[in-house]
Amino acid sequence: MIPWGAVPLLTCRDLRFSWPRTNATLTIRDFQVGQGERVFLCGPSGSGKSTLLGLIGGVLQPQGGELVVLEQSLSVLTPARRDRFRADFLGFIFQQFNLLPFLDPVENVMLGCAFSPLRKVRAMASGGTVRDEALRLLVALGLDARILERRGTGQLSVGQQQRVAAARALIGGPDLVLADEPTSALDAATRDGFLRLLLAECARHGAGLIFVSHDMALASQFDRVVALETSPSRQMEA
Ligand SMILES: Nc1ncnc2c1ncn2[C@@H]1O[C@H](COP(=O)(O)OP(=O)(O)OP(=O)(O)O)[C@@H](O)[C@H]1O
Repeated sequence: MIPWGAVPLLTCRDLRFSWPRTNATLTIRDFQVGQGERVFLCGPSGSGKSTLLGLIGGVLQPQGGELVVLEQSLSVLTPARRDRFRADFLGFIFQQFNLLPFLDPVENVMLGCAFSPLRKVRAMASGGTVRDEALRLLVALGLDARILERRGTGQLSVGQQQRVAAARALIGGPDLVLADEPTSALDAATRDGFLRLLLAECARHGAGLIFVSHDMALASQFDRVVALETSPSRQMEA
């Protein structure tokens, strides 16, 4: 049951995915996320957490089942429309950040709007200009002005790069943020500060959040914990 409003943000039913040349199948029988809901997704290494985020993000195509985001079935979209849908409504924070090291932090954050006029409009509604909103987010996520003036994002520490990656995912108020182990490289104090700010920014926009982590110390800060399991037959189930 979804206590977060009549229309679920995300519905996965009988979702099936196998990587080529492997006998492991990810099976998601019934997984829903409500609008604005914060879900902590955990499970053993190899249980399929990153794969599930790839499916929800439309980067991977399931071999069966139903995947609906904001009442839109992803399987009926052409690849180009799926890319557009992702750019408009989803924000990704990748494990490896995927930042462009030769751009400065503000330019990296602005990239979050580069493929979506809708996100640009939303960013301007919040910040005045896309650049101002990028700056606001970076400051809200705890980066100070001296760091922002440095040229290459590649010169930043891991924790600082993580904040830039989060700001890029959040700019333009995506409806669903997908975060793949974003705190795994951070020390405990930096991790706690980062999570507090990430949750606050998601709440500010009413964004739902699926946060993948092995760190169960963080689980209590979420509305719900979902664990993927790896059974002896290498079926991965939610
Ligand atoms: N590109 C790929 N090609 C083939 N198999 C893959 C690929 N990526 C992942 N897999 C396989 O899919 C299964 C699930 O991997 P996935 O990365 O989704 O797990 P995970 O739960 O996110 O793991 P971790 O916690 O270690 O990040 C594993 O058996 C993995 O070997």
